[in-house]
Amino acid sequence: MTALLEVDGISVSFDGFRAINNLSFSIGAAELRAVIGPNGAGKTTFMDIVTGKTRPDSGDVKFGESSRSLLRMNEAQIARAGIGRKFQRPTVFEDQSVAANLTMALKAHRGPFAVLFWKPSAASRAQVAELAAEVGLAEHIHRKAGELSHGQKQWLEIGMLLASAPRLLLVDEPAAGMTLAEREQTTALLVRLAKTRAVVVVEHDMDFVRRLDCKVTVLHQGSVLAEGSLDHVTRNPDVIEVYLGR
Ligand SMILES: Nc1ncnc2c1ncn2[C@@H]1O[C@H](COP(=O)(O)OP(=O)(O)OP(=O)(O)O)[C@@H](O)[C@H]1O
Repeated sequence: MTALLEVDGISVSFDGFRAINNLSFSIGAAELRAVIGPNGAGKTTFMDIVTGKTRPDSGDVKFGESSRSLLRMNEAQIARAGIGRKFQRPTVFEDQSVAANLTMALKAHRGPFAVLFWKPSAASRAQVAELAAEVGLAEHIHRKAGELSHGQKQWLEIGMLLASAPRLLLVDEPAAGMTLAEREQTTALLVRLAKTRAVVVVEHDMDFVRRLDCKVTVLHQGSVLAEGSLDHVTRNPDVIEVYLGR
């Protein structure tokens, strides 16, 4: 499997505290990966580094076939290069319809001039319908985003991210606050999305991670403690000690 993202020996300290400590791992081009670890393990900092929000003190992060270093790019350039990030809380425009939210995301992807000269076309309407269908909101396309359930809002935001056709999607605790049925649909959505792109899910909920049925990377003190199937990592005595046995 060729790597799409390669994190190569990165470290970062905040006021002398090493939040990320010589962290290395890679993600394949069409792979679903769960990243777990106790509080303070470095999961958020890892995502901040990949998206350009935080600069590591050392190491490199390479992306794509040509192994471009993300460290020479700013946040906007990294997003344009194909990395999308879904934060924990949904940030959709509540007063706007599902279709309008998705349309805005498509416009934003096309850049400032597209926003100025945008005219709704049959092609863009078809694209919006396709995005809505992809995230399971086809029947809700004309509803206001504010009327959607928490889970549906999360899916809408994923749809908005998909408008910019990311090759890597970083998703922070998608299951938080969802009903069981929503969790099941979210699992199916993430599994489906990872067939054609890389999806990295940071998650605390072990039941949810089990349902994802994918390779798991366990972080601890800013490094990889264990990697493999959930069964494999949860049998690891180090993992049991630092994380699961607490
Ligand atoms: N900007 C910052 N300034 C100072 N310390 C920071 C900063 N960002 C993160 N840290 C520290 O770095 C460590 C790693 O934090 P991080 O948020 O990446 O962990 P996490 O695995 O995402 O934890 P959680 O599961 O609680 O979200 C923590 O000890 C945190 O307090």
